[in-house]
Amino acid sequence: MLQFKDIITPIDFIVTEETTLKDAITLMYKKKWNLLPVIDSYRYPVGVFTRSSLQQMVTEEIPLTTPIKNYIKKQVETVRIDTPYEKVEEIVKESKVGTGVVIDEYNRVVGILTKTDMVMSLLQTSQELQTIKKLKRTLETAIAHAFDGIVMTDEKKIITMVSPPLLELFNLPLEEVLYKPAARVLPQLQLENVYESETAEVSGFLEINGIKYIVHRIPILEDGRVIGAIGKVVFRQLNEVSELFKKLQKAENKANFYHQQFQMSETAKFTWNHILSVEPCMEKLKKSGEKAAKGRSTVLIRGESGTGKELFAHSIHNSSARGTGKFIVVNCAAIPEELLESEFFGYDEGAFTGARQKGKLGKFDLANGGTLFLDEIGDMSLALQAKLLRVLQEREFYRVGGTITIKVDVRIIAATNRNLEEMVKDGLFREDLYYRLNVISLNVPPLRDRFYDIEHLIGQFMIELNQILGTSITGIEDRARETMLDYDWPGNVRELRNVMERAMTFAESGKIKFEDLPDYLLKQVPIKEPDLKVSLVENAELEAIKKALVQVRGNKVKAARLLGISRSGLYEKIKKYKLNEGKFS
Ligand SMILES: Nc1ncnc2c1ncn2[C@@H]1O[C@H](COP(=O)(O)OP(=O)(O)OP(=O)(O)O)[C@@H](O)[C@H]1O
Repeated sequence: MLQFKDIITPIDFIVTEETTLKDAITLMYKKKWNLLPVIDSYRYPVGVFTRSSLQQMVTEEIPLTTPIKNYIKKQVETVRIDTPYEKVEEIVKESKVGTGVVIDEYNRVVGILTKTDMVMSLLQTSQELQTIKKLKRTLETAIAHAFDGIVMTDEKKIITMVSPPLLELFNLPLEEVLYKPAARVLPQLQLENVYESETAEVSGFLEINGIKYIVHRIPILEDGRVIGAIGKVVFRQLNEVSELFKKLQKAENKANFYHQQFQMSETAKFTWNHILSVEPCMEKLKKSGEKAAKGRSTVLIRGESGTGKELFAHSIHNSSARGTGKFIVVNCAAIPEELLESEFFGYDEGAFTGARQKGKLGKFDLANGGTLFLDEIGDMSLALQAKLLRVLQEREFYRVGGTITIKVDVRIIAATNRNLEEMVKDGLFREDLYYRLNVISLNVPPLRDRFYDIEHLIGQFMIELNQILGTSITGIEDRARETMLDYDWPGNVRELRNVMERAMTFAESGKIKFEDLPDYLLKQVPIKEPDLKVSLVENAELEAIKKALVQVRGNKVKAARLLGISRSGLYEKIKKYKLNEGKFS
């Protein structure tokens, strides 16, 4: 910081009342000063000898050897040496005289201050400022392009700079972070630690949205005092530094997964909390499922492939009274026809001749006291349908080749993506079994009809997959997001999860880009509607949207179809016009 004493012109000569006109002229000429401060024997100021004093003496043809005492101006404009710089700037600006006499704290003359001194100092300051500005720009550019997240705070622990990757990691907009207290907006970094410890430190592993990171906290010291701190958040490298580490992590995750699968193959893994959703229709369905779980009735879960039917079956079992019992899954489509019967009912020792003599328990035996989940029930043969119906009615069965009846207490949950009614009509599914199964029916809607779920699932899968894949994906770019929102998702949630896994593996930056999505999805890119800016047009548009929503009772998918616009287009407009959707349903 510039000080007043640095800019004054010090005095290295003495001019008193006895100084002669000749010496005064010589000094003024040599120093190129307009004014000479005149002092007494204590160096106190007694006046100033100015150019006009000089001019007067010359005009009056005063001899050169005459002392200047009678021509001195007694009025002296003085400035104290310890005046703050900004104050001096003010004084100089307002003063009518060109030069001031500078005195020390004992009133002794120590120098003069000319307007030139002031201008020169300002010039110097501005040059320094330019250099600082340049430095600041360089620093900002470096921070903006830093791979890691960087944040800087000042002596009051206020954030003065923050890098985009850090904002991305914590999903915070710049305006909510810059010039805000670090402890409030980024408490997890604990930057305040170094203000007390005054030493740099590195945190242990922290985690956000499945992304592991560590924080370097570095104090900025000046004259032994902490005047700020720098936080460096390392997250990308953690997973990328070593491919080997990543591979190992993946292998470990897979091993864990299979181990869990192995351990849990006869228990239901999922509960209602695993069914991620924000759509009211899904919440309602989950509530119905919870109610159904309390009873004993057979539950039939309908819905397209990948909509989460199995998740519902798990959750029903888990929240039922038999939740601690076994949960046995049979995929009716996956078992060869000739094995289905023995898979279901087992066989007694000696039932078959040949190698397998020992006998085998069937799924009904295994599920006794628990739940049997019959997936893809629509794929079961008519012969087996008859046998299943018997178990459902009598609660007993015969082993293959057996003659004694075995009593069981099994709850059946069945699922299918096929149109059972059509199958009944075509004679492919027994009507009596259909009614027996269809006591409580839950219809899981396809993902394309659960618009808000798509967005929700993107976010949730991102968190989960970051952990599984060891990636650090922090978001999804608008164009990619819109493409996903407009896609039809024939494979539903399963497909969405696969697309996310693929995109996150391919994404090179911290965000999923349009190009990271699979080609077949990109081909579905919606044609963007032009932005309608004219208010008249907007009014008409708003009216049309309202009408459409009323007509289809708030069903946004149908409304978008009716209006001939994309779903994300409608979604945006609902947001834009702040429409209360609840009003239409
Ligand atoms: N709401 C959801 N939240 C989280 N994950 C879901 C959800 N719905 C489905 N999934 C996931 O999608 C995948 C498919 O789900 P699930 O197997 O339950 O579907 P399904 O309807 O039984 O499919 P299929 O008819 O093909 O057997 C699973 O990995 C499941 O965990």
